[in-house]
Amino acid sequence: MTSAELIKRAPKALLHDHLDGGLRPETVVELAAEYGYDGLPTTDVTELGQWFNKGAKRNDLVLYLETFAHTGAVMQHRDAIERVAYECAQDLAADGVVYAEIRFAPELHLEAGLTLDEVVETVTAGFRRGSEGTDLTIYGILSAMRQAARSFEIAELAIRHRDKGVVGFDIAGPEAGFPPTRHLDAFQLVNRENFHATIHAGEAFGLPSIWEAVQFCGAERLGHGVRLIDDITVDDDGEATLGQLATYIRDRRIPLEVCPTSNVNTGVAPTIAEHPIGLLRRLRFRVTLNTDNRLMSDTSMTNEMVECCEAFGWGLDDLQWLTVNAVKSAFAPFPERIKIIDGIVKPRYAMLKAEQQLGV
Ligand SMILES: O=c1[nH]cnc2c1ncn2[C@@H]1O[C@H](CO)[C@@H](O)[C@H]1O
Ligand SMILES: [Zn+2]
Repeated sequence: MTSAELIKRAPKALLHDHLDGGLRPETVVELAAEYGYDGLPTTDVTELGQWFNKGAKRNDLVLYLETFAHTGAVMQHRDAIERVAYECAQDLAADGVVYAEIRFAPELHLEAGLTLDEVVETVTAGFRRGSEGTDLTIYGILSAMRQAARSFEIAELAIRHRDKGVVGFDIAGPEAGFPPTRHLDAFQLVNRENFHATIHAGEAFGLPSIWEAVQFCGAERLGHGVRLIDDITVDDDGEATLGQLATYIRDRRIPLEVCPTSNVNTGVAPTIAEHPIGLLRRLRFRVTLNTDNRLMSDTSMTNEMVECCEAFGWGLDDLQWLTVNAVKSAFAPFPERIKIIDGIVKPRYAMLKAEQQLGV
């Protein structure tokens, strides 16, 4: 059994985490006071943390997304946004994360007069300050809200900030009713510019969303993607048969940014033990493990790893496999990925495995 203490020290890579879903509860309270936001349900830090988590655990993505109104409300000013980004980097580094891509939607941070470019500059500055002197490499991904109509502009914004801390483009928000092809022009721009895109698909909606994301929009990775199991049948002997889409995604090694706790919150799976990640890992899809929203889902990379080890009997080998998968699938340039895998991930897992064998 791999202990939580050992897992905490293991190197981790995180490809799917929302900046406005990862604030410290105390920061939400402090920023609300500082900027005069009086809409919080409580200003007691413990109660507020619990309130966000209760709001998340309602078995529905649209309900899950409701409480982001409060974190968005306190992230409208430069100093507030910089602080949130700084703390995000610090919290991830303290959790053993060595590589992270954190996404945010610039269009949600304009209420006090910041421009889209200023929002991006502020977040990336916070990431730089927060990761300084740590082992963490951290980048931004820009999400456009799929129910809105600014995706082309956000794709242009992301491309403008490539090589300045932004490595990709995404669409987020309610999935049902807002298919990826609604934003086809944005994805075509990203592809034309040789830039990177991931798409939230196969979370609250099924195969058509995944199919459009990959085959029409050219997504390199899938945010969640777990509804792929609708294209997989498993017989009584555990023998799996894959449909054409699942086959394609496994053959092409398309990375899945799987977020187990968030999916249990939104009702995709009743428990972690019943979550598709177990099957997807067994079938050797390119699975990565992620937090999605550390505040709302009350989680961390360490917690996701501990939960999966408990549910599926995974150990350090599995955690290393997930971590290497994630760094391989990163949007950072190839030489950087190699450096992180060979220079940090592999040697540290080797050390931890030796420690575990010795029982120290
Ligand atoms: O799991 C998710 N699925 C879809 N959208 C999400 C998820 N988590 C957060 N957001 C949405 O992304 C925005 C930018 O970060 C958040 O404000 C939230 O509305
Ligand atoms: Zn997400």
